[in-house]
Amino acid sequence: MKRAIIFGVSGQDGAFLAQLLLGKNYRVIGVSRTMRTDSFHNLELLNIRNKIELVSSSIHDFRSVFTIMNRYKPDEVYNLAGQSSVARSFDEPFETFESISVANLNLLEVIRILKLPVRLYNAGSGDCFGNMDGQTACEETPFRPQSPYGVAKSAAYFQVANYRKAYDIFACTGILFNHESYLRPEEFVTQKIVKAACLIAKGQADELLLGNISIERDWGWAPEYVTAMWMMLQTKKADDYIIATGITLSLKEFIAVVFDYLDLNWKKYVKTDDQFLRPTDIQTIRANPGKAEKKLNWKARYNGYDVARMMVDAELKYQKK
Ligand SMILES: C[C@H]1O[C@H](OP(=O)(O)OP(=O)(O)OC[C@H]2O[C@@H](n3cnc4c(=O)[nH]c(N)nc43)[C@H](O)[C@@H]2O)[C@@H](O)[C@@H](O)C1=O
Repeated sequence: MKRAIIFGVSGQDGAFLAQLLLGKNYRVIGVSRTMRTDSFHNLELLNIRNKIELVSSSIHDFRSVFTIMNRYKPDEVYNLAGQSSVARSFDEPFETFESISVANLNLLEVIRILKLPVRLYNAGSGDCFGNMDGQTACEETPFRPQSPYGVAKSAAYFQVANYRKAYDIFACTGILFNHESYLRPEEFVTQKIVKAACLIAKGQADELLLGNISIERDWGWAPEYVTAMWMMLQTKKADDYIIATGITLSLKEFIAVVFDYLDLNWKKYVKTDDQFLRPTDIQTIRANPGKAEKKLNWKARYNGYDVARMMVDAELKYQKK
């Protein structure tokens, strides 16, 4: 039986990945910063909490990472931990850098020192590219990050590339663009829109306040993206891959699909409020996932339009319970 450790098991991606690996008969060790019962809501929703060995550890504590890796000696390690909100990274730059870059370095150092024959997945981000003036990002496009989050993710990406080359460690970075689902917290714009629109449809709310709604993103469906993470670790040679749908839509379009699906006119309810603007923001993101399609045989089935409707379906089902 293969052993996998997932750092950050309680988040959206951690939960979907744990579900995927359990389905492939892995022994799954899930690491979370806190063992508070309410932290495992996602695992409970997927009905897998009791199938995972849960361990408490802070990934930016070297000793703690060392102990866990030495105890379980996993075949695969997925680093999905760390502060994941771009907006919050402007208010918490230190926490963002430590939980992403320092934590990633801890893992790489532990693997190097213990000489573990492990395969490592590092959660990278399309946010690293910054604004690209209409260009489409591929794996060769240089990073020009514009947020503390993008800077931290870029550092982690280069750490992985450096350790792969210098010490022959099997380590991959998945450069994932926005990926959403019903497990997304409302801190992210898609879930904020879906939850508010469903409340408006039920007559329980009458407005939705947002920041910059002219931005454009490539939104995919998270359960598909965790499959790509696993696929990266099954290849012969470690490499980095962009994971995206290849289809970009504006936030206005996303809002319109959600509201239309609920028979509502979004223009009546959506208002903008400066408190949700960021010091710097990425206007348009376009991604080319061609390498993942060619080398991993991975291709997104759902695009942002589908994601909007699937999130509404899930929210309506969930609200009824
Ligand atoms: C690839 C990357 O993808 C995600 O980062 P993100 O793109 O910043 O995601 P978001 O949902 O917070 O914002 C999307 C856009 O929507 C705009 N926006 C308008 N009004 C609101 C608003 O009210 N709330 C929020 N959150 N955003 C708003 C906001 O200004 C931004 O332009 C993370 O998964 C991250 O971990 C990651 O790696």
